[in-house]
Amino acid sequence: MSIKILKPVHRPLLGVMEVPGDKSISHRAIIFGSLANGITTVSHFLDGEDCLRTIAAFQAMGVSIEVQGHTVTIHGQGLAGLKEPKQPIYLGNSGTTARLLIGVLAGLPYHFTLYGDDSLTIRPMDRVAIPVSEMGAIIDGRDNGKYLPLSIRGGILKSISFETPIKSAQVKSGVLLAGLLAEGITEVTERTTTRDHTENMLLAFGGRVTKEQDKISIKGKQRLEGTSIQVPGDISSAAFFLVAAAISKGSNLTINNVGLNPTRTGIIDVLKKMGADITIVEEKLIGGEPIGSISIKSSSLKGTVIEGDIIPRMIDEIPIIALLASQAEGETIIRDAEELRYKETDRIESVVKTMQAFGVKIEGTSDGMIIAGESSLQGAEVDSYGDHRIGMMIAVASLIANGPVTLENAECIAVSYPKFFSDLEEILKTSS
Ligand SMILES: O=C(O)C1=C[C@@H](OP(=O)(O)O)[C@@H](O)[C@H](O)C1
Ligand SMILES: C=C(OP(=O)(O)O)C(=O)O
Repeated sequence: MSIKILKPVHRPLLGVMEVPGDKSISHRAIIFGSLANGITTVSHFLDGEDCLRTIAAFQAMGVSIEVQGHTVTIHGQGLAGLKEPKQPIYLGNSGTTARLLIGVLAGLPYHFTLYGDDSLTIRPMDRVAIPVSEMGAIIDGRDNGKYLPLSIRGGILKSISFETPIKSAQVKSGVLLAGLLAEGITEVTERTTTRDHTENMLLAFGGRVTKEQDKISIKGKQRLEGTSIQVPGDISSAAFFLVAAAISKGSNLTINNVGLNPTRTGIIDVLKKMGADITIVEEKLIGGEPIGSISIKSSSLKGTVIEGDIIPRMIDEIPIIALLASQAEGETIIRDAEELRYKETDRIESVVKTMQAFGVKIEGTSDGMIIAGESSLQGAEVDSYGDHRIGMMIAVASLIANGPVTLENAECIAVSYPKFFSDLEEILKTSS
């Protein structure tokens, strides 16, 4: 366990930076590159622990994957290149690896065992296991197949028409991936739009997927061709710096090469609604993904209500938005975010406990939280609870706290942002 003592700096964030590659897109690049025929090159790949787990999973199935810094080369041989792994596959902390992999493995004629760390072991897997079992896979696991460890006997799948009851891109993607390996046309209907990187990337690999209103259709048994993928910077990682700049007086920060996919930009909408001084410049479209720069200056902020369809567009940003809200004028209410309870931690509980330790008046509700604004943050001894997003939120809070902050379990930040502390130090140097 690593403990970090974080001293308040009370300094502006100044200058220009980039953030590491998008986690969701990095996972999918490995998955599609492994299913495709021919070589796939992935640049600006996120070398976070979660994405490395996805690489290891496909390597365990015999796919040749080379990692050189942030460039990954996958020697895809189509489905024929995937073999039965000799050992159980370890998924670490990664919900995305687990849920997407269940969809793929369901369509392969082998037996698999999946397991994860303590956090992943208590996150629900039946949300994907149930629909892909309906398609023909045989899946069992702890507590009647709800949780890891999971055993999967994959094979011939039939298509399905599935309306997802959960606002989850992982569920949608898991079923679409099973649909890619199935006979016939699989349809997934989602009432609330979630991130669409699976759909975009399928097109980039030469596949076909269509969307009509809220129904996504995919034809099974398509042949995918290897390609080059340039991963945009992760807006979910950028969010920590955007909020740090918004709440640190005198800041003027630009983040270049960030993914601006509209299914992910809820954080920008929230910042704008709260009065942040923020400018977005969209520059290019790569692999169906818009990329651009975000500039932000500190400004006065006001509380707001965040609810409804915006929630999946910023689900991973809610911990850092809670901190933002604590610095705004007036109350902020977050609703419709019950999915927070199924993340690396129950993020309603972990955000509330953490903010309370800093002296913020905050109350958890069944599907969100109510945060009082204009809070001055006191120094505190806090724990990430092994949740990377809570760990980074604590680090940002420490910048403006009135005393030192002790962060326990800081190492989990490497799940999505291994260089977080050095990037933060670098951007603070300019103002020292
Ligand atoms: O599909 C993805 O890459 C992700 C979807 C989201 O999860 P849910 O689909 O469970 O909401 C998000 O929280 C996670 O970090 C990444
Ligand atoms: C919820 C997250 O990831 P995952 O579901 O892949 O563990 C996250 O990165 O905040």
